Amino acid sequence: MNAIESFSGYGLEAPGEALKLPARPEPLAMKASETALIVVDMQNAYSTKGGYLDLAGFDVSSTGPVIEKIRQALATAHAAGIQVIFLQNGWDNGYVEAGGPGSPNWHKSNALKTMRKRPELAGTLLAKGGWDYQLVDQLTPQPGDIVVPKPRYSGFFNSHLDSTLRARGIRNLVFTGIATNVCVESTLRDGFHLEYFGVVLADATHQAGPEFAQQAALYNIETFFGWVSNVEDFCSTFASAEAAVSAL
Ligand SMILES: C/C(=C/NC(N)=O)C(=O)O
Repeated sequence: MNAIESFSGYGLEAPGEALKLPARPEPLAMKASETALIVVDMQNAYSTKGGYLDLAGFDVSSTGPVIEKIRQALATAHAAGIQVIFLQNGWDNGYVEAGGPGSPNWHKSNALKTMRKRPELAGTLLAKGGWDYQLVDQLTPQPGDIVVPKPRYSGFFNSHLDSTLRARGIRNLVFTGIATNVCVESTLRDGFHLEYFGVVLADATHQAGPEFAQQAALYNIETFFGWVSNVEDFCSTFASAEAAVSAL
C-alpha cells in the first residue's frame, strides 16, 4: 500500500477506481477524477527554433519527440476524463509582470537578459500576443482544457493554478513539458509543499541546458519531491479509465 492508498480523502468520495501508475521509486495509486495532466510551457519560446531558448543558446534540436509524447499523453488524458491544464509562461507586452530591477526575475531571466543584450529582439520574447509566447501548433488546447498563464518559473506563483485545482478536487499532478529542470521542477516542488502528489512523465519532458540537468532534475524529483514515470505506462494505466468513461 502506498501513501495515497492509505489516505482517507477529505470528505468527498471521488468517483472512479484508483489505478496504480508504475513509477519510481514506487507505483502510485491515483483516480482519474483527482488527477490533472499538466503541460508546462509548450510554447514556441521553449521548443521551436528561433524561439527564446534557441536564441539564448540552449539546444532545442531534440524537442520534437517530446511534443509527440505529450500528444500521446493528452489523447489518453482526454479519453480518460483527466483534466488537462496548459501552463503558459510570459508577461504583458510592456513587461510590467516580469518585474523591474527590483525583482530577481529581471536579473536571472535569460529571456530578459537576451533582449537586453540584443535590442533588436526587444518586445519579442515571451510577450503575450507574440509568436514566441504562443503554444506550439501541435499542442492546441481542446474544449474543456484549461490554460493558466504564469509570470514566474513556478506555476503556483501569481496564477490561479492552485484554486483551479482545489476547486476540482485534484490532488495528483502528472507533469509533461519544458523545461524539466526549471518550470517543471519548480511547479512540482511548490505542488509538493501544497500537498499535491507530483509525478513527471520523463520522456514527455526536456531540460534547458546539458543532459545532466535532466538527470539531476529527475533524481531530485524521484528522491525528494515526487515520482517519475513515462508516457507508455501512463497511457496503459489509464486505458482502463478510458474504457470506463466510454461505457458511461
Ligand atoms: C529557462 C527558462 C525555463 N522556463 C521553463 N518553462 O522551464 C525560462 O523561462 O527562462
